Amino acid sequence: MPPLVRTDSFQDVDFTLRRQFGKQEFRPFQRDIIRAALQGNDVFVQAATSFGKSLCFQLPAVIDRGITIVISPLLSLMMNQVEALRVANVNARTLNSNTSMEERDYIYQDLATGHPLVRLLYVTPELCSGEHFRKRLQVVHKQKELARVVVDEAHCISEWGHDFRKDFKRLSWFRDTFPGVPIMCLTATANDVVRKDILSTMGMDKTPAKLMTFTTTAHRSNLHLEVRFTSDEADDRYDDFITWLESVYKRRRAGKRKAELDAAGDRVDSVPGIIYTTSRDECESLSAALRHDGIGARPFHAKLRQEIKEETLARWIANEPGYSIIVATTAFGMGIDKNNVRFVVHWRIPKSFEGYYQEAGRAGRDGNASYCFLYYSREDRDRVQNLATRNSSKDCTGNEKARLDSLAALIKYCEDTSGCRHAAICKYFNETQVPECDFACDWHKDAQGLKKRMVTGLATEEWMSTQRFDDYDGRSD
Ligand SMILES: Nc1ncnc2c1ncn2[C@@H]1O[C@H](COP(=O)(O)OP(=O)(O)OP(=O)(O)O)[C@@H](O)[C@H]1O
Repeated sequence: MPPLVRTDSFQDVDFTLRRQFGKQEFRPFQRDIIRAALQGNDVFVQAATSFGKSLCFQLPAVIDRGITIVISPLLSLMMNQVEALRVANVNARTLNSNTSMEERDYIYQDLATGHPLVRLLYVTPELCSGEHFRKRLQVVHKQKELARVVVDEAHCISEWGHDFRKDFKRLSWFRDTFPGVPIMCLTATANDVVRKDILSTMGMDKTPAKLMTFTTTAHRSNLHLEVRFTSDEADDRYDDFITWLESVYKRRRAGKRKAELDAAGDRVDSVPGIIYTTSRDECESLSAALRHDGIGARPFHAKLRQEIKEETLARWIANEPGYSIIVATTAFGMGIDKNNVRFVVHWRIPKSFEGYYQEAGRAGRDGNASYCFLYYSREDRDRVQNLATRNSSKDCTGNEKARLDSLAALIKYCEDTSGCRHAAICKYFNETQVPECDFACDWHKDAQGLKKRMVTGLATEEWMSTQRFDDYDGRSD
């Protein structure tokens, strides 16, 4: 099957950007990535959280003939993007376990025509393994209407990427079945191993001449990164957090700032944020404690009913009173595009470096200064390490080893008081350039104070060696 004949529409991209997406100009690299895609190349994009990766496949999908299949790991992410595209008048749909019968019939009929009206179809990797869906795509491809296959949050493809699901590996079917159809993979967090794994699974490494790679730094200069030290014995994270939040309210109440917030229709005592916890119980209890103290906080975890989750998300995105802070397990966040999240707090150390930075990256998507705290205790460290080791088999597989290494790197990051946090993150992602940090981390703000806080805040290793910490609640979804 010859490849699609593409429209010669490079000159249209600016017009489409303004008319369809309501944006004035491209951000750096977006135009190059879009051009590479429209030329029919395979494209690999690795760029920081909030870079604007979605536009890089959404805009070509609107311009190109045919349908673009977007494979995405999370339902909330798909719903978020489809909603935004619909507002922009783009015929975007999603097929997943929550799709109604009526919508499902519409989509399958649309595909069966071979000339679908849907421009972007968001699906899960599990759906892509199904025979029914595959047959319909073959019909579309016969008519030369399969424009592109996109994998968003592509690190999930990789066994080394920490979100691995078996059906991601089966995505190799696309290249095997439709060798001429271009593929685009996008991620914010991939090191060399993960990148190679993505390219080989998707068969993009078979035709290197057709592959264009765009890699930008993972650095987010507007994130203020801090590790806050605590211990089981002197657990002060709740008071510490409340004190910090009140100091933010106080600043917002002061003179000019209040007038600015009033003018923007923003409430002084409402600062949108996310707190990540590691268990559903803590998610519930912490949000209840905050509400009891008059702070609009809501829990978000996998065991909540779908309607409750949708309502919570919608009201939080709309900045409604009582919905300032989401207290979530890791089920929340990836791909959620709320641009004024002013803080992300990790209540306990997460399970991987990638997870930590993905989640922290939900803050400050509008480019304004935002705060990312990680509360770190050695007791939590031992709990999460025990759990990770317990979950690994005796002859640790490559994937399990990668997880343990990633956790070890995060622990090292927390306990390292000898350098810039941003530099440590870029180094973890194999970047050679040291990023500029304008007092945007605890080390740059006060290196001596940081060292002192670590010594006084953490339980000593000597004390730790006399204790056992294995009651970590790993139910994190
Ligand atoms: N050229 C542009 N001009 C203005 N806003 C833009 C532009 N491109 C993207 N945006 C906005 O930037 C925000 C972030 O974009 P997007 O959700 O695509 O980020 P991302 O790179 O996928 O990040 P993540 O990996 O964190 O999901 C969105 O609100 C989007 O509308």
